[in-house]
This record gives sequence, structure tokens and C-alpha cells, in this order.
Amino acid sequence: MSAPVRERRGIGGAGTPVRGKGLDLVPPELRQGLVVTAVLALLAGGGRIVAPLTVQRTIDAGLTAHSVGPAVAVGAGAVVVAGASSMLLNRRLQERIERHLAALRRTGLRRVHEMPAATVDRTPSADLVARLTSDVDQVTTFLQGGGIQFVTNAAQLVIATVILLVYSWQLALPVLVLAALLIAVMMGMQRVIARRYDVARRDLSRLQSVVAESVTGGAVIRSTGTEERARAKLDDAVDRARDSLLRTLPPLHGNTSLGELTISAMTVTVLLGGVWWSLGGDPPRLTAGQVVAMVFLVTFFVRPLQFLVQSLGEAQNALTGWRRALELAGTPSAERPGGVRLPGGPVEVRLRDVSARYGDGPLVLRDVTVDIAAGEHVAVVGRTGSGKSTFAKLLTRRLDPAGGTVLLGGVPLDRLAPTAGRVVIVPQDPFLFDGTLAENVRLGSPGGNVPQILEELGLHDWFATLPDGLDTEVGLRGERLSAGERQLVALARTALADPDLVVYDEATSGVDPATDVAVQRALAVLTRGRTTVSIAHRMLTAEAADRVLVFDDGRVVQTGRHDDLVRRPGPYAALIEAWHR
Ligand SMILES: Nc1ncnc2c1ncn2[C@@H]1O[C@H](COP(=O)(O)OP(=O)(O)OP(=O)(O)O)[C@@H](O)[C@H]1O
Repeated sequence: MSAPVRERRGIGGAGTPVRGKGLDLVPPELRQGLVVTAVLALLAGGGRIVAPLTVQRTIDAGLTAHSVGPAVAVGAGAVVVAGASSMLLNRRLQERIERHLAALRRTGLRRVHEMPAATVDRTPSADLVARLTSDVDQVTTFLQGGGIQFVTNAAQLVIATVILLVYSWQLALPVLVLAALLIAVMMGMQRVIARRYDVARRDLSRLQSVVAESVTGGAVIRSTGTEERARAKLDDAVDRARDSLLRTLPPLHGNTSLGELTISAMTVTVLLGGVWWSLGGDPPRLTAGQVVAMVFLVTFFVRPLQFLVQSLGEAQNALTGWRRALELAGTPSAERPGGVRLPGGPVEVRLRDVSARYGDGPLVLRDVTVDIAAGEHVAVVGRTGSGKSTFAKLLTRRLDPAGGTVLLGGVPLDRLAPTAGRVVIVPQDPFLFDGTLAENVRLGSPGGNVPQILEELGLHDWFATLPDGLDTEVGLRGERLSAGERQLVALARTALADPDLVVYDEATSGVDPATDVAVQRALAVLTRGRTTVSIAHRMLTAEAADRVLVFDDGRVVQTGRHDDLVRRPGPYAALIEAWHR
């Protein structure tokens, strides 16, 4: 049995892709020059703390002109150093974090392209887009909203703690106990807020999907008169996103109130406790300058805590966004570097007792055993829902078999190296990029001769009728061409890429008779000398194939040449009769 691609982590699997602990969590862009960053943070944080120290010395020296002058000079010098270091640090961190985020977007996009096709198919595209855009933007928003200052503030907190302890550990102790309690409560809250933000971001990306669907499917909604249903779906998505965002507020507000209360308690403790403590001894245990300095230091101590308390929501939102982007960047690649390369030439296809299902759903293909010889053209036919597209997905690795083995060129799928360029699918509605017809045909073969391939496929007359010939702009997703014409472009693109196995999913509608003839002619040329599996919806296509596979309810129920099958009573004859009707 070919083992399905296992996803260990990332968006397709459980768990987080963030590897290791400690420094591994710090992106490489920040890990470089960490010592310089730490020195700048200490200078920026420590420089500000010099001010209360000079105030203390000046007060204790009796506030004489002799003591004030040097104190002002030292204080001013420290402020300049702190300011310059803080500026350098902020610029350095911002620049490095943005570099990291840009790398994250790039890796994320690469992962989308390398992801197992099955994962892409079952992940809403809006979710992938959100992970590469708005989720990453949350980090930048948080940094620009003051988050970047946090490093300086954290350094300041550490230095202030040490000096407070040196002045009076008895006074510093209640402050530290209050801070520890606050941090413990905040960490508990943070977990709750994180969970709620996670739900909120998922609901927001679902909202994006619903909006995108309503906009792109606008014409269908209008023509089918289903505006009410579309609106109800949108309302539901809007309500869910709003409710989940609102659910993040109670713990945030509770956290802010508790934080403000604790911080006020710290200041009062030091001020009142300091006066009482200093007066309580003979001689006084603390000088007046030390009490004033301690009040200043507590302010420096609580500032980072205050920031943490007030911006916990944005910090959590940014962290959630960052984690979602990291998850995408950590999604395992479907590419197996050590995989076996497909043997050259037309590909032989073999399926042995293959079954397939979507997710945890029922089996939609059962006991499929099929041999397709190298170079053979097989048409797959059957009623709607009989499993034709699922069969095509197995061959192009958009779905892993639930059981049995699929072999291409004698190699089980799970041992194959990437087959890009060798195995190509021509979908029902091919994706065209905004650009010219020639650019779209040349997509996978940059040096390819477009006029020649169109000539070979018998499409010269068709493109000659287009206003700008090969330079015709096809528009976004090829909207300026008809569905049939988009398939012609895809057939030409495939022929130019010269694959060894073509899986052709015939368009079911939107093809006028003239284009249909052009498609059939191009297909006949394309299938020459290469293995082709056509999901056929037209008798002409089935007739042109070397052999027909008839699917019914997930099984192959008939196989043979069109001419033989059509004369025998059975599912194929019934299907042909239905097509005629
Ligand atoms: N992405 C999916 N998730 C869950 N079930 C699916 C999915 N795609 C197809 N199915 C189910 O699998 C079964 C086979 O579908 P499949 O698309 O292979 O049929 P088909 O013969 O290609 O139909 P059609 O001619 O309408 O394209 C159907 O019951 C269908 O509902």
C-alpha cells in the first residue's frame, strides 16, 4: 500500500512548526549580533536610570550649587546616551524583524507551492492568503504601536530591580511580590486571550473567504436569485467574527484593571513604606534622596509592566498572527529530495486495489485495479459523482490513496521524486495569468516556440482571429477568453511543456461547436506519443481514445474499446444513449 504523505506539523497537521526551544524560537535575523542588541538595550535602559541616581546624590549632598552642576551634566550625558542607544536599537530591531517577516512571507509562499496538493485542496485559499498578509501585518502594527520599545523597557526593568534591591531589599520585596503576582495572573489571562484570538483570527479568515466567494460568485448569485441566502451566509460570518472578537475583550479589560491596581499599589507601597522605613530608624534607614530615587525607580519598574498590561491584546494578536505565518512556513514540503525519478518516455500507469476517500468521509473509490500502457489514450466515463475526478486526482497526487498502490512508470507514488513537467493536468477551467496569450502558453517552457506549437496543434486559424494574435491580453484569470478558449490555451501550454502523462479533464460546458472541434483536434495531436487519461463528457472524446474505462459508484464496471462497448448492453451503452438524447 502506498503510504499517504504524512504531515507532521504545519497547517495541514497538528501542532506548531516552531522547532526546538529557547534560542530556536528567536528568528535567525534577530539571533545575529545578539550581543550588540543586548548592549544597546542595557545602555538605553540604564541611561534613563542614571537620572534618579543623580537626583538622589544631589538631594543627599544638600542641594548645593557645587553638587547640582556635575549631577545635571552626568544626568544630561546619560539621557543623550540612552536616547541615542534607544534610537539605534529600535531601528536595528525594526529592520531585522521586518527582514524576518519578509522572509516568512517568501517561505510561506514557497511552502504553498510545495505543499501536498491534497493539503492545498482542503485549505481555504483565503486562509493561506491571510497567513501571508494580514496575519503578518499584525506583527508590524504591534511593533509600530510601541511594541519595539519593549526590549528597552525590559532592560530598564531588570536594572531598576537590581538598584531597588541594593537601596532596600525590604522595600523592594513587596514590589517584587506584587509584580510576580501580576505576571502570574497575566500569564493565565494570556492563555485565555490567546485561545480567543486564535478563534477570532480563524473566524476572520472565514469571513474573508465568504466575502471573496460572494464577490467572485456575484453573477451566479444574481442570476439564480439567491441573494438572500448569500447575505445570510455573510451575516453569519460577520456575526461570528464580531462575537469572537468581542469575546477577547472581557479578559483584556479584567487584565487592564488588575494591572492598574497592582501598579498603583506598588507606587504607594514604596512611597509610604519608604517614608515610614526611613523615619523608623535612628539614624534614618534611608536618606531623603534614596526615598525620592526609589519612587522614581518604581516608575521605571512599572512602565514596562504597564505597557505589557495595556498592550497584552495587541501583543497576543501579533503573536497569534506570527504563529499562523510560522505554521505555514513550517508546513512540510511534498517534495521528496531522495525520491525515484520517473523513467523517461511515456509513463505506464498501474493501480492495484486502490481505494480513496476525502477526509474521514466514506470511500468514493473502491477496489480499482487498472493498467494503462505507456502511450495509451484512455477515456474515463461515468455518471456524475461516479469517481472520475477522484481517479484523476490520484494520478496527479492531489489525493493520497486510502488503500492499495498507485504506480507511475513502475514506481509507487510515495517513492517518486517531483513529477512537475512530466505529469500534467489540463483542468476543466484552466487558470490563466494576467498577461498575453503567448506568455500563458509559454508558462512552463520559457524558451518554447509558441507559434510552432499552435501550428502543430492546428490552432493557427483560431489565434489568427484574435485581435492581437499572440499578443492578445487574456485578462485576470483569462476572463477575456471563453471557457473553451482557455482550454485551448491550456492544451497548447501542455503540448509545449511536452509531458509524458497528460490528465485531461474535459470542460462540461461553455464550449461552442467550433471551439469543440479545435479542442478535439488539438487533443488528438497532444495525445500522440504520450500516455493520456481523459475525463470524457463527450462521446467524441471517448470515441477517439484507445480504450474506455466506465466508472459507476466508485468502481470500474466496464473496460474496452468504444466500438465494442457501444454494441454491448451495459452501463456504457446506456451512457451513450443518454448522451445522444
Ligand atoms: N473535495 C471533496 N470532498 C468530499 N467529497 C468529495 C470531494 N470531491 C468529490 N467528492 C465526492 O466523491 C465522489 C466522487 O466524486 P468525483 O468528483 O470523483 O465524481 P465525478 O465522476 O468526477 O463527477 P463529475 O462528473 O460530476 O465531475 C462523489 O460522491 C463526491 O461527492
